[in-house]
Amino acid sequence: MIKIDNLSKRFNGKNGKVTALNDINIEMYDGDIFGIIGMSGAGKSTLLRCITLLERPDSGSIFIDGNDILTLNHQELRKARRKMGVVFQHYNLLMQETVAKNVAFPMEIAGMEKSQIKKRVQELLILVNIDDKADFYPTQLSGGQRQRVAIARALATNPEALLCDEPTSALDALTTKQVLNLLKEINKRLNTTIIIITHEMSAVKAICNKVAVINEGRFVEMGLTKDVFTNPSHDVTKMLLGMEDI
Ligand SMILES: Nc1ncnc2c1ncn2[C@@H]1O[C@H](COP(=O)(O)OP(=O)(O)OP(=O)(O)O)[C@@H](O)[C@H]1O
Repeated sequence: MIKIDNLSKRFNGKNGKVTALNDINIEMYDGDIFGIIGMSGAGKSTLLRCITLLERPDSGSIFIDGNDILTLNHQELRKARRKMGVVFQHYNLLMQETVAKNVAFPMEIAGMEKSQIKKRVQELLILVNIDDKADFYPTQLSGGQRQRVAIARALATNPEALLCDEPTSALDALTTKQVLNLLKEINKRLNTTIIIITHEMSAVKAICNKVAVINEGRFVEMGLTKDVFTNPSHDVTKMLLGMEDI
């Protein structure tokens, strides 16, 4: 379970301080597929970067299975990071390395044994249905195939949560559907909590059981996707759903 309490983050902008996150509170349970939606600049990426500890918040707590990851020392932090897999819009693969090597990479960093890595790479490539391309390089793959590799890599250390930043925004409609189906399948089979930041409402509708709407660094609406989407209460949600003009 991921629980965030009173999280705030400010940046030094050109014209003074920018509040990117303002007293964020949320609980995400094991097995949830949580969509985080909001207009451009609302704070979505900053939130994800704080959860993955790529960004240090100014205040607040992020509990993963009861432990506040913001209070961990360097070594504990490295371990905690392995509990979270991250999937990016542009895949972020090592272009000079094969598919198998890309997936093996986080396990090598974690110091796993070579034979174990080889076995796990094979399992993961089968899971994401790209085992026939183990020796290919990313440049030889389509966008959807690259994202499958990125998902396999993100799952390498058996994370409890998969955090996806616009995972399908660079893909066409059919490939988007396939990648979303894969994420849903992973969630079902491994009970991995999935957090998806997206501007694609159709993606949220397709796989997220819950959704939170962020605006100017604050959550303005949150709940079951079916409830929020059928009966949105905040103007921003209505705007995002195309019910109101911007
Ligand atoms: N490193 C930074 N320095 C200064 N300001 C920043 C920095 N990162 C983010 N911000 C500001 O924080 C606010 C939230 O940005 P963030 O990238 O989290 O929004 P977002 O919802 O992900 O937007 P988008 O959908 O356009 O990617 C914005 O006003 C942004 O300009």
